[in-house]
Order: sequence, then C-alpha cells, then structure tokens
Amino acid sequence: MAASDCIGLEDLAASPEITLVIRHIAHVARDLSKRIARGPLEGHGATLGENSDGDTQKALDLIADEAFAAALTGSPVRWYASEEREDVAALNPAGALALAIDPLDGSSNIDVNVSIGTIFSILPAASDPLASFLRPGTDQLAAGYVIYGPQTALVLTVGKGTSLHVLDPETGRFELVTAQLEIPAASSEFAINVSNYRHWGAPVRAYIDDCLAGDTGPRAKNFNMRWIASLVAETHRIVSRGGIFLYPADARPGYERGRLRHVYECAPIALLIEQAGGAATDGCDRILDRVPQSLHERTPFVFGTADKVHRVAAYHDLPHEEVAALFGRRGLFRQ
Ligand SMILES: O=P(O)(O)OC[C@H]1O[C@](O)(COP(=O)(O)O)[C@@H](O)[C@@H]1O
Ligand SMILES: [Mg+2]
Ligand SMILES: [Mg+2]
Repeated sequence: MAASDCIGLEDLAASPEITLVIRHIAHVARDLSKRIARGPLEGHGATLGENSDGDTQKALDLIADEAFAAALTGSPVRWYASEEREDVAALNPAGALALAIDPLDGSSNIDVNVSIGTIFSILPAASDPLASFLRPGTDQLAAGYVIYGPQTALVLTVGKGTSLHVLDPETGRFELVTAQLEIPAASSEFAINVSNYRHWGAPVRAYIDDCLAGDTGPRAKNFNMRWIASLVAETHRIVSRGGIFLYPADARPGYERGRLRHVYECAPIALLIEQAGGAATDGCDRILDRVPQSLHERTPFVFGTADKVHRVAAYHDLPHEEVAALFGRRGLFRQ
C-alpha cells in the first residue's frame, strides 16, 4: 500500500506538504507496528549501545530511526532531528519543513510487551539546521504520536484541535475515530515515578504528599497512581480519561532538568495536550513558550488536565513554611 493510501487526512485542513509528511510517518508506523507485534520473533529487543544522551539504544530504536529517515528523504522535510542522532540530518535541500522525532519512545518496555510509541514535531525549516529546532513550541506546524499498544493509534494536531486515528490491521489504514479529543476534567489519577521521591524538590513532594494523603489530607479526596514509564502510553491515558503526569527535575546527577527531552518529546506532547484542552508546563511555566538552547536539552515536564497542572504551579509559589508543613497542617489547599 502506498503512503498516500494509509491515512485519509482530507479533513485536516493542513498544507499538502504537512499532509504528505504525516502520511509518510503513518506509513512507517504501520510497518513498525507489525515488527513490534512480532516481539521476540523479530529479536529486536537487544541492547546495542548508548545514544548521544547516554540512554540505552535498542536495535528497534535504530531500525525505527532509519525507517523514518529513509521514508522522509526526498519529502518536504529539509532537516531531520532524532533522539538517536547527535546532529541534525539534511534530507532535502528544497524542503520547507523540519521534523523532530523520538522514533521509539519507552523502548525500555519493548521486552515486556508494554505500549511504546513514536513522537514527532513538524516545524518550518530555517536555512540553519539548528535554528529550525531551537525555537518556541508555539512555532510547531503539527505534532503527533503513534502508540503501539493493543491498538496502534495516531494522535495528531495541526493546531486546530487534536484527533484520534486508529489503525485497522485488516486493511492497513488509519481510520479517524475522534475528530476533536477533549481531556476529561474529572480524574483522580496522577503519574510520577515515586521511587525518586527523596530526590524531588519541596513543591513536588508537597503536591504528591497531598495526593497520597487522600481524604485525610488537604485535598479531602482519594487519588489513584499510574506509572507505565512510557511517555506515549501515559499521554494516551491522559487524553482518554484525564489526570496528570509529572517528570520533575530532581537532585540526582544528570536530572537537574528532569529526564524528558524538550524538542522531540515535551514540545509535541505539550501542543497535543493544549489542543485537547489541557495544559503543559515545566512545573511553573508553559512548555510551548520555552526556547530550547540545544537539540537534546531536557526539561522538567508536567501535563494533563489544566486545573491539576495549574495547581502544581501554585505549589511552587507557596511560601516556604506552607511547602515544608506536614500535609495535615498545610492550609492553603484545604477544600
Ligand atoms: O525510567 P524512568 O526514569 O521512570 O523514565 C521513564 C521515562 O523515560 C522514557 O522512557 C524516555 O523515553 P525514551 O525511551 O525514548 O528514552 C519515557 O517514555 C518515560 O516517561
Ligand atoms: Mg522518549
Ligand atoms: Mg526514544
């Protein structure tokens, strides 16, 4: 099947160049989902080495990166930036677009048959490769992720809402399921890697303490916790049923700015989340307003239902005595 047939994007109202790039991504994702579904039969879970950021690289990380770069060569993508490559690659000197991609997100989950994904961001190409990516997330022309789970789905925005397309394995086509996703407001779920509790700063500890205190604490209600360690899977849960995700900065060496990468993880997820009615910050400030200084730069990341995300920011503004207070005594958020 040709790339042009694997997803119908006629109603997207995007430029022909952007539509073409999304079709190429969907086409590669469709093939990748088959390889991922074969799991150990493909033998791609093996660890190969480390990428420029010191993260473990699996065979499938590199296969995915090469498949996306190959499919987009000669497309309107001029510059290609990937988690798996230290530098920006030049794909087409005449292209008007720049693509940033995490070809396989959550790849530590490949071996254990848990959902993984692909995250991408489409920007206008500048003449300088780095300048194409080191700009605010509000400059993104489109963003999306593919989740490879029980279903393979593409969640997409071109800045006019966020849509959900599910791959029909029978036909090999992504079909539109929801034209406008709305993050549900009512959810009591939070997602954070609590094993890092002792390394967090006081505001994040205070926020999580108050969630854990449940109906005996200042929030006066019980919460549920999730942690899949796969950003795409966490995002998909939040766009489906609400809640909040936090990967804050912490005191471990190398985690001074959290773990997740701004350009090809946080900026595209932030755009998708805002376009679905949610909010995304670095704990305090809006992610989409940040201008990254380098391609693989990390940022603390908090996103989800807007009022929850704004509440986290409010904990950062609390006076020291309030943040440091035992949860039972913290008065400001008592309901
Ligand atoms: O192992 P930790 O510290 O909980 O981090 C998990 C996070 O790291 C990631 O796996 C990073 O993505 P990659 O797998 O692309 O490096 C996220 O998907 C996930 O949210
Ligand atoms: Mg990732
Ligand atoms: Mg990755």
